[in-house]
Amino acid sequence: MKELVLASHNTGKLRELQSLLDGRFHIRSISEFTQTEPEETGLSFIENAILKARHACVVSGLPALADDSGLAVDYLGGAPGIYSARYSDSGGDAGNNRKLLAELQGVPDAQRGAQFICVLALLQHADDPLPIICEGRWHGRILHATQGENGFGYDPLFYVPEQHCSSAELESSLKNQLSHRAKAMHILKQKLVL
Ligand SMILES: O=P(O)(O)OP(=O)(O)OP(=O)(O)OC[C@H]1O[C@@H](n2cnc3c(O)ncnc32)[C@H](O)[C@@H]1O
Ligand SMILES: [Mg+2]
Repeated sequence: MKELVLASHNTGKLRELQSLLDGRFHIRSISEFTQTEPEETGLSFIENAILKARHACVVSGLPALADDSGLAVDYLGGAPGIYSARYSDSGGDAGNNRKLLAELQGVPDAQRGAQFICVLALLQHADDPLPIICEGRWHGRILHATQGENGFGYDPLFYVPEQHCSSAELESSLKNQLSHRAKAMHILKQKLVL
């Protein structure tokens, strides 16, 4: 079976990516090769996803898949976007969620639309001139308080209209059918004819 390095240090993301790949690769973890995370200096999800995958190829000598994702809030002009992980000073999920709630204080539901965005980049090797890039989006809106314990990151604040709950209240199997990451992975599987 083909080996593939998952180039992420986020355990929530890794769990979902692993489940979405459902045994089609021999998955290797980036932490087997390095604890050092590359600086995400890109100005787009695509650039950052490529940069993370390339770094993983360099340290492992294997093909690598990276995920750059984030939350784009309409009222905030698409922020935090590519800076979603680094939104608050603490940079942790709880701090990021607190800051988001503060920025949207008093904003009515009609103006709280948002989307999760996921870009996957697959590189066969460090010099791969043709990375495979796939994108997925998930539309929802930002709640007024956190709800639910599942998932990670901004999930407790992301209301999923079609399910009438937050994405942190979804079973992981349902999130893995609906999410931005699921949509990007679906496209990746088609491109790889998996
Ligand atoms: O870069 P890696 O090592 O993969 O891990 P990271 O957590 O830094 O990942 P990103 O740079 O792509 O930042 C993604 C941010 O968007 C958030 N995010 C992405 N997908 C999410 C999801 O499915 N549910 C909730 N939050 C999500 C996540 O919590 C981070 O704050
Ligand atoms: Mg990151």
